[in-house]
Amino acid sequence: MHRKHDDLFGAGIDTSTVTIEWALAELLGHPHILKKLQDELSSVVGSTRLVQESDIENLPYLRAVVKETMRLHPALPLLLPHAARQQCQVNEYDIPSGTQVYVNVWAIGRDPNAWENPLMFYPERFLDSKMDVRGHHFELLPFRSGRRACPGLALGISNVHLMLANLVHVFEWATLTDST
Ligand code: HEM
Repeated sequence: MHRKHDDLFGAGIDTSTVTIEWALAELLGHPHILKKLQDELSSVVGSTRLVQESDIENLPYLRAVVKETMRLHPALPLLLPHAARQQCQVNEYDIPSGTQVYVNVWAIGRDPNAWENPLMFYPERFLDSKMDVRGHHFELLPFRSGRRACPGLALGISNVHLMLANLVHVFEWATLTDST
């Protein structure tokens, strides 16, 4: 039982914190995006309270910032390794039974065939798009897809939304070089 708890905490905490850290790093590197997010939070949440889970559905720019972070900086860039249970073919590649297989979602998130200006941090690309991170869109698979997708997806994504929103809403953020 302890082992299971360790696995759950390990799987849930590191993945969420690393995603929030990358989001903050990107926001600090793109002050106009940080400002746009702060403006959304001010207008939807106001200045007298913390962000609540029920606010998230009214914060499309926040959700777009999180998707864009997960596209460029997936917490598990190669997902977890799996083994082919039987011999199969993927495109022109023969995969023998027992082969250990990785999915490089880091590279997929930066593939110029799938994304316009792939290296640009540009949350707006998700504003008029139905693309989500739940495994239906193979260009964006931070939680994998199908039967072995992350079982903590719903908790993970709401943790990231809520913590990032409150960190941005409550604190002033600046880099060390900003203050020198
Ligand atoms: C931003 C947050 C999270 C991200 C990006 C994430 C991503 C992933 C990914 C990519 C996998 C591997 C799927 C595979 O390749 O087989 C995985 C597995 C897993 N995740 Fe998450 N996860 C997050 C949060 C959580 C949370 C909050 C929990 C639990 C409370 C959790 C529990 C697990 C467990 C138990 C597995 C292993 C499932 C298995 O053995 O098939 N994750 N996660």
